[in-house]
Amino acid sequence: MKHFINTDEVEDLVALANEGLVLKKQGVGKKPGEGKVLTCLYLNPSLRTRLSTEIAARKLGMECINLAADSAWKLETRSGIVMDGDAAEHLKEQAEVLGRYSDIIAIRAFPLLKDAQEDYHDDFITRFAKYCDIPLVSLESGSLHPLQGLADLMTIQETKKVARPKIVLTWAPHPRQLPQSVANSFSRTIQQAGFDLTIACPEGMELSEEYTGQATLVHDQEEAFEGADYIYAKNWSSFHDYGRTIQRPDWTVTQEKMSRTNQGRFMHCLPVRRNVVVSDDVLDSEASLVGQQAENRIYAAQAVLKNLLSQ
Ligand SMILES: NCCC[C@H](NC(=O)CCC(=O)O)C(=O)O
Ligand SMILES: NC(=O)OP(=O)(O)O
Repeated sequence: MKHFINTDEVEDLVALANEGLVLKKQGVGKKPGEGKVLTCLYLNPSLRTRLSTEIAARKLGMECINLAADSAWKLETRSGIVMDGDAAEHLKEQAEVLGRYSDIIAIRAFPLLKDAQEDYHDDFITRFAKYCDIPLVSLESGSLHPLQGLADLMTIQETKKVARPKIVLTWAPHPRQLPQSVANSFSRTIQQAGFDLTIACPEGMELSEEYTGQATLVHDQEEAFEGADYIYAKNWSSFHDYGRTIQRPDWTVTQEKMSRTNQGRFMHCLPVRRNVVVSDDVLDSEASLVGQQAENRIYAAQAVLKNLLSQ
């Protein structure tokens, strides 16, 4: 793989997840990143992504530089523009310079949630990739969060009790307008690895068909929970009425709903709004895998960086 922007670029995703799990058990060994630089550019806040990616890079022997976009020059991303406004630098120069300073660049750039075409096919990372010929890693783009998807796949591989568990991705309430990226990546990654997926959401909150693939779509959350081995909760804003949010407090994941599952495990990428997305008792129970998911972000990033370093 040249970049890690979309898990479709990965030839064997299950092998990459297994490589991450081996790194978790056995450590890195000889450091393949000695003398190499990873630059991470953050246009949005982060806790897990920033720390796990830096830890992964350091364990591989790399130097990791984190750059917050608001501490660099204000950037122009459009082509052919007369730059007589606030923006002092063009994406073209920024990409070239970061490319000359680094061996791998990683970028977090959330969608603006105004224009689906722009967020899904012409977002910041896609534009950046045009001007930069070194490997790029997405730390969450306009439409995907592939490192999260990979860590979530590793967490399911580590904990599953049956070969074909029932996996449910459920929409959950949230007070803000959020991207579809985590949900898109979970759906895509899980199905790419050969698992079946059920997606539960209120009517009108269906994800893009580009990412739902063969998933079974249901609008009755409690029906979806019946016999489930995994419940992955996430809020997302509407894809079809792009960026619209709805208030449905009856979709909070509760212990009562979890009791319909097959002693199902609870998953969320974090950060999570307690008693909005999921109730305290579920999050604080043995069923919760959220800490393990966050830990696996280190090994997902290690597997990805190691592969890109070997190109
Ligand atoms: N890193 C994974 C989640 C990032 C982002 N969540 C958020 O922005 C939550 C913010 C809040 O709860 O206010 C999202 O949904 O894509
Ligand atoms: N799960 C995740 O990406 O967390 P952060 O937003 O804190 O990086």
